[in-house]
Amino acid sequence: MAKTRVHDLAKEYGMSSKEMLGHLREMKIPAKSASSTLEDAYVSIVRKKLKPILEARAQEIEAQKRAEEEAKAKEEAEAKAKAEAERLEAEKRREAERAEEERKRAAAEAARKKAEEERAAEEKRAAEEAERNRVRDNAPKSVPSFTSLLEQIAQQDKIMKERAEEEKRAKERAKEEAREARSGDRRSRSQRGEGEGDDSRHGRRGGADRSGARGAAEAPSERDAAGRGHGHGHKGSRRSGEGEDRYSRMAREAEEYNRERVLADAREAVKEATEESAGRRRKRKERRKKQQAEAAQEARIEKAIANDQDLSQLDTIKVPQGSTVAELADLLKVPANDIIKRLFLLGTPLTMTQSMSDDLIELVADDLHRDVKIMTKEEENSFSFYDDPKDLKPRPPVVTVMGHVDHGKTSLLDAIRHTGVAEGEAGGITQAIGASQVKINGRVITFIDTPGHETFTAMRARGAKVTDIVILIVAADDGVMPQTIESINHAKAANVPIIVAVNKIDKPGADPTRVRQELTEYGIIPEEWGGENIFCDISAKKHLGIDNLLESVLLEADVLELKANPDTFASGFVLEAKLDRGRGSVATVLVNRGTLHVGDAVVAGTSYGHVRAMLNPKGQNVKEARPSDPVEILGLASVPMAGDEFRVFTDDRDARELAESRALKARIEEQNKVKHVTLENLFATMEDQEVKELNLIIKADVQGSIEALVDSLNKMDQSEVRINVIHSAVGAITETDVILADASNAIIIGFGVRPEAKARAAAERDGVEIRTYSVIYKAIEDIDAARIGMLKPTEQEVQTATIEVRNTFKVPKVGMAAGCMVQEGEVSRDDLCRLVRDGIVVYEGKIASLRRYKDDVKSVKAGFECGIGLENFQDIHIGDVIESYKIEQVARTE
Ligand SMILES: Nc1nc2c(ncn2[C@@H]2O[C@H](COP(=O)(O)OP(=O)(O)OP(=O)(O)O)[C@@H](O)[C@H]2O)c(=O)[nH]1
Repeated sequence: MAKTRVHDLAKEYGMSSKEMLGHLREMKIPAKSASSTLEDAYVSIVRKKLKPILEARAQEIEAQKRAEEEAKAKEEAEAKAKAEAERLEAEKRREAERAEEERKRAAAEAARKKAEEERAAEEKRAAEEAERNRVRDNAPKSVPSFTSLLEQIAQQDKIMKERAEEEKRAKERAKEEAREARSGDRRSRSQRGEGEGDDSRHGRRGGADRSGARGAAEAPSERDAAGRGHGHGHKGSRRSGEGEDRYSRMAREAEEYNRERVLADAREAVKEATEESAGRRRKRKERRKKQQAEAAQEARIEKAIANDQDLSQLDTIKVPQGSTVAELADLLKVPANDIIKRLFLLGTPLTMTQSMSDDLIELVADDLHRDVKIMTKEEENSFSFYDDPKDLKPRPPVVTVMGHVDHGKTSLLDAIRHTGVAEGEAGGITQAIGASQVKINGRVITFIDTPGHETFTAMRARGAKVTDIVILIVAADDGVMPQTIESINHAKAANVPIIVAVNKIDKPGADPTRVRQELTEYGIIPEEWGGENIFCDISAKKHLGIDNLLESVLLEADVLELKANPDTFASGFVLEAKLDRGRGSVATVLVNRGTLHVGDAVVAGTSYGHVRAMLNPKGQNVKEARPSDPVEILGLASVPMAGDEFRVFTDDRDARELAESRALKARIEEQNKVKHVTLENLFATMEDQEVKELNLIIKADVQGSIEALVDSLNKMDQSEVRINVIHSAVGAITETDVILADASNAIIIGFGVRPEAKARAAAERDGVEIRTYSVIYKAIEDIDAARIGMLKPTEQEVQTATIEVRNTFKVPKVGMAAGCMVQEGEVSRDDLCRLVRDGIVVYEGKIASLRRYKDDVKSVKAGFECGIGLENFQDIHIGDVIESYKIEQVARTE
């Protein structure tokens, strides 16, 4: 039976290992440390002795929990009340502010009206004043209003009338005088001489008089002219007076007209300013916003051009998969309520913090007329570049070999690596890095050396599109097998053309035509049969048809017109990465754009560094790598993951910032994941008590081992024990791993790696188990064993003794006791029992006391007499049979 460790027992009792060790010392049970194992017998002693402690602690915990709950409820109620009060207060404040604003607005309006009235009154007053002045001076420069004009005309009229009146009187006086003159001759002659002189004077005057008379006859028009002529008519001659009137009238009219127009314009402007100032402010704001957006867009375009990004995607908003309502609102720059409303209308009401499905994100964005692209985690970390078509140059094709197990993938890659290599050299060829290159007819082909659709699909799932052409290898003696079909599906899903290599044609049972026939069922039809797929018959073992296959690859590549821009900074994908004891982080990368140089600042996933050295597939040091070249790079500070995209940065700071922000994001996600798993566990445990969890942390030397292990784990039966890989990474086991394991009750599996000294100490301290392996199957075997060990044990009743009741007697303080004979087996004081009377069970429970004579004993064997008392049961009869038994837990083997 499995031994129990001190820390497990401590954990079971909710105490620290130290505390448990203290109890063990008290009980004189030998145990040195938290990881010491205890015999079952000791464990049962501990359980017995600690029972009251445990019960007390349980009560304590219960009480504490209750108190905490009460406190929490109280706190919540208080917080609620406080929030409500604050809300009311805020409401009140807002109300008061609104009222104050309203009051201010009304006051401002009143003030404005008053000012306007005052201004109007002032204007009126000023006009009247001006009019009065003009009338007083009788030489006004302008006539401000029609009323004053009428008044003026009336006044002029009056003046003219008075003047006409006076002239009339003067004429009559003159006539009188003439009459008087005609009456005396002498006086009349002498008076004529004077009269002539006078006449010459009067002649002018007479002229004036005549015109004055005519003026009187033409009074209305002259009056009019005089009136409008600002009363200048009385000065100088009548003609010049008339001229002055017309010009001044014209000037006045022009002045008046201009004044009116200026006033009207001003009034219009004031009106517009008061009525539409808000609108204009809005317009101005909008204009400013538009300008800002344009400037931002320009900056983005400039940055995109500097980084060779694809400009066509600039307007698309990138939304991480699983974004919450609040996050989406933030990205789309709309109020979250807008989204919540739309979701409600779509019949899927969500809260701010709930995450949205891809469909929902797209629906909502569409509704808001926004263009979004949902980014998977991998895509988020990827870059999109733009290349001018004129910069593109042909590049070698990148090929992956796929096929069913044992159909010859490895043999084919081997055969290909030996192509074009001189006989003597052949044996010396080693696979230096995770990819190889061959030259045929002066052209290069790149092969990815980790064959199989698993790698292909894993890379593709991470967004790494590295393969241009797939070679599907099918053994001619075996035909289409399950993994052949899987490979076809994966290649088709990735939209990569397939060339079929029919292998093992050297074998006697080989039937290449049958392979062609079978493949037609899956849409793979030979060119010679009118289809699109090239078929090549080969023997990987005998190196037959390999050149032809490679030439076909080049032919297919020509059709694909594979091109890339080599004259820019490099980017591509990580094919494989590992931690090398001597060289540190080593990553095999495939350049798919630009040229990678030694010394370049590179970011790959969350790793960052300068390329210290580069090795080509032959293991030679190189200074640069061009599109479709695979190289091993040294110099990254940490180990990236297979499938990570890498790129070179011209600015070192940019590179470091990106790597750091990605690492931070990854750490946050990791933490959330752990929390998530724990919550899920809790939920699952609550919902279904049958489910148990086995949490694992996997650390390995290469990513491939992690994937293989996880793959095998996924294939295990997890219906009763769920296996959670809560964290996996390439690298040594660190203290952080131990802390994580402790927090999540996990076991650490190291594959090809060892724990650091600090990690070992932490594991010892916290009782975390670290298991290290060098072969995968051993790790899988152990995990499987742990899984079975964790299965809920089956309970089994094991009968310990059959006892006959021969007598009954009363014992003080105990009650009714039975004088018995043990007939079979051995009864223990701890056993459970049932009392059987005439074949019927009348009692089932515990033994309360077991005695021989007057002594309490632990057990009594068959053939001996004993006294037995039953817990809470007195009705014992002579002839009853007591069956004692134990419940044993039996570990399942499956
Ligand atoms: N006769 C003959 N045998 C071959 C040929 N190609 C491969 N084999 C043999 O087939 C077996 C499997 O070949 P591998 O190259 O290991 O096949 P694989 O597809 O890589 O196998 P896995 O890595 O297990 O998926 C080996 O024993 C090879 O020697 C061939 O052209 N002719």
